[in-house]
Amino acid sequence: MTCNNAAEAQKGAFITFEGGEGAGKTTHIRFLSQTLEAMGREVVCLREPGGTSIGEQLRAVVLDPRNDVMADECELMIYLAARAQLVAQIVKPALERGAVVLCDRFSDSTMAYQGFGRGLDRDLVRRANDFACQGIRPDRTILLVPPSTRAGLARATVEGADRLEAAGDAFHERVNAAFAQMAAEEPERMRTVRSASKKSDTARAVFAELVDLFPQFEECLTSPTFFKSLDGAQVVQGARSGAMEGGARSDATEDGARSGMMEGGARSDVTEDSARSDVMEGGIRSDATEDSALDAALTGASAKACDEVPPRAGVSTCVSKNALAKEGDA
Ligand SMILES: Nc1ncnc2c1ncn2[C@@H]1O[C@H](COP(=O)(O)OP(=O)(O)O)[C@@H](O)[C@H]1O
Ligand SMILES: Cc1cn([C@H]2C[C@H](O)[C@@H](COP(=O)(O)OP(=O)(O)O)O2)c(=O)[nH]c1=O
Repeated sequence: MTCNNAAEAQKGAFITFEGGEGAGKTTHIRFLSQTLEAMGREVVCLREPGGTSIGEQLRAVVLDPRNDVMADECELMIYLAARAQLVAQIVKPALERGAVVLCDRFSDSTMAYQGFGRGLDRDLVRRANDFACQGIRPDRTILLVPPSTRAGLARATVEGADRLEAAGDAFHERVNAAFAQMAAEEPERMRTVRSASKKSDTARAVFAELVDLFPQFEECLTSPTFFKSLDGAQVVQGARSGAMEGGARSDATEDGARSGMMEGGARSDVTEDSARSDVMEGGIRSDATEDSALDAALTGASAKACDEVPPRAGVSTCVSKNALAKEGDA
């Protein structure tokens, strides 16, 4: 299999992943980012809320189960504040550089969770979202749909629930129904992919929804083996979710543990590990092994995409080498 590694001027692309709890967003963002990097693209992986130092601090507050008195209006403002910072500090500059920005949740989550889930005025949510996004809109949004709301929640809460995960089945049913409605209203941008089947099938469907933006994916899609190794990549929830506090996940810990999105969206293997331990709150993590296993499996899959791996030096990665979006780079 061949692929085009030419270092030509690239147009930036902003791809967001949306969906209810445990839909598989983290898994598929990681696979996609490694593939794009192997093809020579600069990739910046982000998650919301978070991705900047300010955003990660806001995340810790909004997801902390101890903040159970938080008003819905306050919750909305925190998500929007984190987004405004992320867009200004990381997303805009990265797109201007020509990077592919992959974001785990964005404005659709605010409409689904705070608009439909909490029942806040949806027109106000839309306008406030537009303000926070500063004119930036996703080029494509992948809506990942878990087998059922309950199954997704079960996947996501193996180690306990953060404040949003603990909002109840009815809340999460509303959220998932909202995502489906929003995808139906905007089918060109928002593409629905079910994550009920094998991860390889889900990944293939994700790539199929992006092939018009990344024509190189045509070769992945016609390969009988490209996606297969993903099925061997197990995400060990316990290893990823970090320290527990009385059955509830510490979101600060979970932040560092799961996404590996460093402050400013940048990370390296070394800083990532220290970042993970920095955010620990009384727990010992063992996700390094699990993450390496996942990375190895995914890298194997990505490597098959291109005869000319590894990617050219200097190409950043959200998984291990992203040296781009350090604090203040904007
Ligand atoms: N088809 C699938 N695609 C992605 N993840 C899946 C799939 N089937 C099962 N899973 C599992 O679902 C769990 C949640 O995945 P994750 O990527 O963390 O979701 P999210 O980031 O949306 O919460 C993981 O344990 C993952 O292994
Ligand atoms: C971005 C965003 C997230 N959320 C919620 C969804 C999640 O429950 C939580 C983010 O936590 P996270 O653990 O990242 O969830 P997931 O792994 O399922 O993506 O915040 C909102 O309610 N509004 C928003 O605007």
